[in-house]
Amino acid sequence: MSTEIISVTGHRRWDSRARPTVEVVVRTAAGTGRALAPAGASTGSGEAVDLRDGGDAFGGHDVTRAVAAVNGDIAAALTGMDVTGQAAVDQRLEELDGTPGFSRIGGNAAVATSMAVAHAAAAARGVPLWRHLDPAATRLPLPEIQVFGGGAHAHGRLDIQDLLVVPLAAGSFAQALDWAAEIHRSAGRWLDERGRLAGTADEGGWWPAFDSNAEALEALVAAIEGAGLTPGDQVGIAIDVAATQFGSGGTYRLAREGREYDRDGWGEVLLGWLDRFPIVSVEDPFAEDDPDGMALITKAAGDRIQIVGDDFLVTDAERVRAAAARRTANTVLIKPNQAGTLTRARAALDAAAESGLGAIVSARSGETEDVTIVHLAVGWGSGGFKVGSSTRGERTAKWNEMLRVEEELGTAARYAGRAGLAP
Ligand SMILES: C=C(OP(=O)(O)O)C(=O)O
Ligand SMILES: [Mg+2]
Repeated sequence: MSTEIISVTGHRRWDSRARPTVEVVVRTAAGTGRALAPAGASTGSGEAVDLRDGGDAFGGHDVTRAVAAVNGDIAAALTGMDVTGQAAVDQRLEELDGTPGFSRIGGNAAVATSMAVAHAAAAARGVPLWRHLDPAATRLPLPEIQVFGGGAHAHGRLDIQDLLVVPLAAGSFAQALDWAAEIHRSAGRWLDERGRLAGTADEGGWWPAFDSNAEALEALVAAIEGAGLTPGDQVGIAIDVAATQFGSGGTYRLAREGREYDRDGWGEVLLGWLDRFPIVSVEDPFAEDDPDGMALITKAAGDRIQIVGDDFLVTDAERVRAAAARRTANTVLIKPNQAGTLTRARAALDAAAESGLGAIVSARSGETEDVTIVHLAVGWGSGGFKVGSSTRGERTAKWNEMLRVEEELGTAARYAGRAGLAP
């Protein structure tokens, strides 16, 4: 049966922050694909730009223009193309848009279309997307799972944005999730007993009333121990500092702690945490405009822990190559909607592999039930997978899909564990 595109339709749906988002359905005679665009809150300035309506509806976050772009220009340009030619489809999207960041047709419209095309190709072959991407894939990535949310995901209640656990010594992805869920529960108890539980943050981690970032790290260690696990040996800590949110021009202003640091001073704070806590991964420790800061910490600690570029690298192959050359990170976070198409996201991941950098496929803070990133992490063989916590369905959608992949692989499944970490 034919894998030529018969129709591309755009639809207005909802994301986990109660904002409209774009769903795209791509139909061929051989199979149909469907995907939803996620959305970030702490975005890097180099990301593909979502097309939003402006005006008052949902604070200017409505997507009727992006949906119209799918039903109009995108459908006209892609109808008749072959869904098995992902690169050609993505190239057509780039040509149609004509801007570096998809500002005309919308990064949200572009990424949902690109992902839906991949799903349609997999459906046409009658295999799950991960198997379509790599029939020989057997590795399940090492997850980092949020326990406390802060920064832009919890109204600045904590300066740093994510505190996550990394189940290094679990025997399978299923056991990694068991551990993460126990730690999450234990952390909730810890907060509750101290009157510090303020709710749930955007990615399902607790929204805590901490007085300082170090206190949050102490609480996470206590929560790991409270779950009967050993911090460091069994479970490491990852943090996403998301420093672009509170730093620029080499100055870092921590509103919660009421302190200000220059680049070197902030570096000392971070290196002090690395000495005190079993941290195995630090994301965006310095702001996106501060490659000197990123170089400073990569030099000091990049041979023993992951230094991850998110806002700093925005899933861009050129930036990944530059980071490798300058040693400003040793790992790239891969978010397809930062790139705008799967081909561009894949190019960033390939650039990382060619330059000896690690890669972590990541969810966004605004998510849906879409599970494409699970399939990308397995089918593209990323070492890591960053995902939110067990209290929210758009996050457990990813947990449960990864469990389905692990079960389908059966005895062939290999959980990456500590080997999923760079370096
Ligand atoms: C997932 C993240 O948050 P957002 O989607 O808001 O960028 C992140 O910063 O890594
Ligand atoms: Mg980040």
